[in-house]
Amino acid sequence: MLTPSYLQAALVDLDGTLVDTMDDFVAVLRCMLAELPAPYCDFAVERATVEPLVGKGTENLVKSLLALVDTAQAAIHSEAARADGTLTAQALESYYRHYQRINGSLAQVYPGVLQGLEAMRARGMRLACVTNKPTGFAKDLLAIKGLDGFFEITIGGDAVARKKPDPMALLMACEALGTVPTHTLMVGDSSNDAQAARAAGCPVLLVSYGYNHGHAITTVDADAYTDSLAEIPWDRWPAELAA
Ligand SMILES: O=C(O)COP(=O)(O)O
Ligand SMILES: [Mg+2]
Repeated sequence: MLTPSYLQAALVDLDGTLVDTMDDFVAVLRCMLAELPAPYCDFAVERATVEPLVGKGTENLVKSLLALVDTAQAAIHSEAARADGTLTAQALESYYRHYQRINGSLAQVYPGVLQGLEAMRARGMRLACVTNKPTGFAKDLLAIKGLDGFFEITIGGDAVARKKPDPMALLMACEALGTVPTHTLMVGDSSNDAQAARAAGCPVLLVSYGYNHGHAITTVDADAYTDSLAEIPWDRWPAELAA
């Protein structure tokens, strides 16, 4: 049986795991689209529009939304709009500018997060935040929400050559913490986190309340699932992980 003492550290994802940032994303993307020419400025963005697009970093989010507008246009007009490099660069500049301003103002720490982090700390686990969000925004958000004190290091999507689902950021965090991947738990909300953990050799726990590109979390291969970080099922880990 895997006992809590077996785990030396946890790498914790940010968006969809610690903080519900969806309303920040929606607000920022609305401001961004408003600054772009038609048809982009006329496109209505809702939570349901954005949820499947979050998790693979900022560039992917912005480009995916522009592509969504292009596809919607193609369905209406024979001559579809096409977001070119100039428009994408303009959109990204606008996105970063508005994110800096809005970051954290509409986001909410999920229930159970504080208790979960406190429990991990009480078990002597070292903690790192490993997110695809840009490092600066991630650090600011953790500080705004009073969570920064839990983490020894924060590694964002811009700190690595390849973001999650690549294992690079997780391996970098393990090295920084001085822990081995097999004794370092990845806690996340999406297939990116699970795939990165598997590739790094980390055990993985997934939360059910996050984004996961709009799919149910139990469709993703993981070692355990939980509805709350306050209820981490320490006693239900697969025995083979303790080998
Ligand atoms: O794509 C994002 O910015 C969110 O990334 P995260 O879920 O890895 O925190
Ligand atoms: Mg996430």
